Amino acid sequence: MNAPLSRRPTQSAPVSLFDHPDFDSHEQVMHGFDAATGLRTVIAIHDTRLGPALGGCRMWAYANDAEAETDALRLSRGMTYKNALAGLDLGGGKAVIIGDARTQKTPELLRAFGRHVDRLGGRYITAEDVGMTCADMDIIATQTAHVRGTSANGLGDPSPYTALGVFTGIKAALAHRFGSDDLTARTVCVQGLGHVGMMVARNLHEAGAKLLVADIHTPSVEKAVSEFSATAVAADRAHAAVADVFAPCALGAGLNDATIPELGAPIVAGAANNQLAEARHGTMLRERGVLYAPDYAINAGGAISIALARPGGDDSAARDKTLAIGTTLLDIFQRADALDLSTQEVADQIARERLDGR
Ligand SMILES: NC(=O)c1ccc[n+]([C@@H]2O[C@H](COP(=O)([O-])OP(=O)(O)OC[C@H]3O[C@@H](n4cnc5c(N)ncnc54)[C@H](O)[C@@H]3O)[C@@H](O)[C@H]2O)c1
Repeated sequence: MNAPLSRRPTQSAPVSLFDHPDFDSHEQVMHGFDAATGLRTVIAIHDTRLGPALGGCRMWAYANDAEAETDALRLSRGMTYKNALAGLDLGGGKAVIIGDARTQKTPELLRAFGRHVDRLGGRYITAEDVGMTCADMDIIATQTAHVRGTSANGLGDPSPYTALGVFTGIKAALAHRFGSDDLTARTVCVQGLGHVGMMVARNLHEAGAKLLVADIHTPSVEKAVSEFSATAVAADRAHAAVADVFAPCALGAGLNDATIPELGAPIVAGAANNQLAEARHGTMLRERGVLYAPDYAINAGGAISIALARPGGDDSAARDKTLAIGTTLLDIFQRADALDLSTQEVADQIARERLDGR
């Protein structure tokens, strides 16, 4: 038997679930434990009105149980909105496993997790997220049918679909702002050249855009400079680079009180999750005349590919739905102008309308 995961290192003051600041009428929150493997998991089902709750499982070395629960509550709610806005007949859920994926993930632990997922009877469907791989999904699939992204029924890495959605979203934003989605005379600053950002940069380069690129990982910058004739900019100043589009593809909370006044582009459209540090920053962007593509709208391609994967690798449904992100964004931009609301507020509104069956 493998060593159980360590007990929680710190104990924070207990907060009742229903009083938790991130509790948002979640339908069900399950805490799962397995004595043999030391598995500690929180599975949050936010909303199943549109269908079973699909959302990845994240394995992370949370400092304590409260941090894990907070993440599960927030991420599951985000999946409800992302799936609803993407037009998927799926609700929102998320699982977290407390532990270091590099040192504490074992097949026994994954099987124990799979049994917990199975006990939910299909109300929650799990998939890959941070700290998890396709091979892990295969192990979980030995215990439950309620898993996506396995090698038998998956399209592999979701990043190319996320990148395709972001590329499509950038073109929609250009069309709305400038009346043309032609990229040949446009400059895009891509911040973060990881799985998604590098592919977005490649797509943009192939469409004729001039690229500015930034990453804290120098070899990635060198690759983009050499392969896409990109110009490197300092990672901490990418938001201020003068361009037509700023595409954040690294970390969240990059749009905040400090960066928004310094933005060098009239459009922000990128893959990063949770780009707005706070909801009010959506309004701040609008007041400054910056067109913002809401993160969960533009980066839904990966979720779509997981949801619509077909045995045999047929990805036509996933590609079609990912390309529809452009139309969704144009609708958001137009409604935001008509109602004088932030694009984030409009995206939330459209998702809620679908959830409420309106
Ligand atoms: N992979 C997907 O399909 C997917 C789907 C939806 C959303 N997202 C979001 O998109 C973003 C990128 O995802 P990914 O899978 O490409 O991640 P990744 O870890 O492969 O890439 C992130 C890149 O950002 C760089 N980076 C980190 N901090 C930086 C900084 N301060 N300045 C500049 N660069 C920095 C890293 O060096 C890395 O190259 C994340 O926010 C992720 O949550 C990804």
